[in-house]
Amino acid sequence: MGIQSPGLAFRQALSKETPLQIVGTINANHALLAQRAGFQAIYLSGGGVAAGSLGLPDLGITGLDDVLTDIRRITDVCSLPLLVDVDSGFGASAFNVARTVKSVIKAGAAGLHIEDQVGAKRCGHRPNKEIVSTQEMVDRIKAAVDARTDPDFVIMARTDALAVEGLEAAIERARAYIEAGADMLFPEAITELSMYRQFADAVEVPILANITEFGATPLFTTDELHSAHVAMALYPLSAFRAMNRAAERVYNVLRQEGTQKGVTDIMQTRNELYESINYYQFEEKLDALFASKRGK
Ligand SMILES: C[C@](O)(C(=O)O)[C@H](CC(=O)O)C(=O)O
Ligand SMILES: [Mg+2]
Repeated sequence: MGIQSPGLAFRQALSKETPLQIVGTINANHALLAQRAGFQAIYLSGGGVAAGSLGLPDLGITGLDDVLTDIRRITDVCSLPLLVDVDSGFGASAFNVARTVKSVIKAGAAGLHIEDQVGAKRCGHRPNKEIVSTQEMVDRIKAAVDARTDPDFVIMARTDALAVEGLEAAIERARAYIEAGADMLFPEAITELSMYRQFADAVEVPILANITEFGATPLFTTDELHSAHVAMALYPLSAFRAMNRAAERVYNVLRQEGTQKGVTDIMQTRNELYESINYYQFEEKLDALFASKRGK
């Protein structure tokens, strides 16, 4: 950990931008691209680890180690504070949640969100979600807060209750989760802008809006979210979806036309890639360090 903890960096970013745009970075390369684009905080999506790293659906199949590997790769090269999706905590007991929190902090993340779905979870924007009792989720949060080795590390409670129990019940749950010690709230699969305001009025903590494409939530703009008292705007898989479409196009064109000439315009150039991963700086260092070996 540097002079300032990632958790503190996340909280500082939050105080500088409203809503704070948090962008999903599927891997270390994308984290560097997001940093270049000027984002102040980044995100590791659970659905992204499942689909991107493992080629699996977002159904609670991934494990803690899968997520830790991706966190470490990102935090090793990118200094932006990273918010991590830990699904329902990777295990039913308080000890499982504690282990998840400690490991995620150690891997260099700034915060996590933990949700009230059952272990065999679903994507928040799919039908037939099942949630645990309020008490069980409160226990998860207490275990997470208690396990925190850095007081600035962010514990965010996500509730999937809106789609299952309705708005009033979801707000009641939100109150209980914040009472249990959660620092921030992620009301999932929100369908109307005004609902964010209702959550924000009910709990005095920062609210996150998940602006994910092709789901239950309209693509509200940052201005709209600002007017609804939203503190954070999350774009978990936007670049991932675009990247997949581009890859698909390149594969199809190569296969059909026998050449990539028709799609080089959608490719990042060699120079651009090298700029984004600091290739030239590494090369300069290499030249300086090993000059003697080449007789310079
Ligand atoms: C935020 C989310 O939990 C994720 O894993 O990125 C997903 C995003 C998505 O599937 O679009 C979710 O909202 O459940
Ligand atoms: Mg998820």
